[in-house]
Amino acid sequence: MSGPLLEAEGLVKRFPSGTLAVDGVDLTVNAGETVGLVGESGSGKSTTARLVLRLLRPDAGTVRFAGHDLLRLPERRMRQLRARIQFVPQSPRTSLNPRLRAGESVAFNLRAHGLPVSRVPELLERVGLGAEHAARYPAQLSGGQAQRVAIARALATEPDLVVCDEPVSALDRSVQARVLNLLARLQQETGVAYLFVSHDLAVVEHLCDRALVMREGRVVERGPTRELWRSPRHPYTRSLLAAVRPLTGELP
Ligand SMILES: Nc1ncnc2c1ncn2[C@@H]1O[C@H](COP(=O)(O)OP(=O)(O)OP(=O)(O)O)[C@@H](O)[C@H]1O
Repeated sequence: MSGPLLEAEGLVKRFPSGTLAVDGVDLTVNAGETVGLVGESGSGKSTTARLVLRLLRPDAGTVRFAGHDLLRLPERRMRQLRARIQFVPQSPRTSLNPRLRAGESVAFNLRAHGLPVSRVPELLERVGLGAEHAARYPAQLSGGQAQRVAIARALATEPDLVVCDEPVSALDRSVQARVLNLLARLQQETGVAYLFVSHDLAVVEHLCDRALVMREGRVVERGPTRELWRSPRHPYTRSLLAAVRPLTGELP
């Protein structure tokens, strides 16, 4: 495959309420890299993530994934491709089915893509969970454990890209660092790419190769994370950086 893994161009989304949530966003994610999408609440990050996942239809723009025009792909082909683009949402409490035990949630995704459910214990083990966790319902897990289940579920299909929408923002600061370490380790092991949505610049700095800064539906600045952080050009990026809260715990 040549070119980026994910390539979105000119994405526009206006909600029926009239809100122009995304206003001409271009973004690329290459195989194996982590791209951060940062900005304040309401800047259009989640909407952009949902557009590239084809959970929402844009009013304009294109999304290409692994050479496929995602927005024109028939539903049946899209279902197959979904194994290669997975999603880790913000709150594991609401994203995991409350009636499925942890192991069943992972099995559900394996089954949906015709993969053997015998892999469940190994997948849970890879995210640091044992047999005792597999039998628990989401309500019986800590926030960090539940997010690990959501990560195991996403990685079950051996995706090329995982879109993570604020995957640690609902967790305590010390638990955040452990989950970020886990995501970084899994990337080293599998070569998966992440599109990582976060309002938290400290988190993005530690995890992302490149970052895009969004404001009011537009990308106002983009570049390698280190450079952006060292010499932000846009006043908005500077103001976001001035408000950074340091992470605690051992980081990747
Ligand atoms: N389903 C929807 N219907 C109407 N407006 C929406 C919908 N989803 C998002 N919006 C609006 O679109 C804008 C962008 O929202 P979005 O959730 O993409 O921003 P965000 O940067 O991800 O913010 P947050 O971090 O708070 O989730 C906001 O003004 C929001 O109120």
